[in-house]
Amino acid sequence: MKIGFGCDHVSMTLKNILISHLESREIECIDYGPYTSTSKVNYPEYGLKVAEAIIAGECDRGVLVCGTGVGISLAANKVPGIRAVVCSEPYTAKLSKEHNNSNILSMGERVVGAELAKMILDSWIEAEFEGGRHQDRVNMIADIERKYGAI
Ligand SMILES: O=C(CO)[C@H](O)[C@H](O)[C@H](O)COP(=O)(O)O
Repeated sequence: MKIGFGCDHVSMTLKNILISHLESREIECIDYGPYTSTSKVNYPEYGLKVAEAIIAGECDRGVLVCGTGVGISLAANKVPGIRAVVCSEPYTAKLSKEHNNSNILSMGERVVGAELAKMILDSWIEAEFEGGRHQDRVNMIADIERKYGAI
């Protein structure tokens, strides 16, 4: 499994901790930036980079971090086919994969501590989409994208 990472200028510390955590589990990570937190960046740019990398098949899933996890996930969710979820605890992260087939996990560096963030990430990485009735509902989300000409 290959995981793409993105963040903004307030959340590089957590992004780097999460990359190291997955790499210690021998999971391949691609960092889409930013690579320095010395100047301010705009979170939509990095949400978009990771979202497009998933759609292009460069990575299987994405992890985004900003101050709250909200802005960067909102940006990623504008890309058709992306289902980005903001999570602050492991239960929602797990269910978001099992039931909603989330393909981006987003967290807030100003919201969750590093150890909790690692637990949230692990529960999401280990979860698998259950398909069946859940696939029907995920298809309905794609129908909404189709209705508004996004796909
Ligand atoms: O959480 C975020 C967006 O939902 C962002 O990380 C920050 O809150 C915000 O954009 C930080 O920007 P600032 O110019 O450093 O205040």
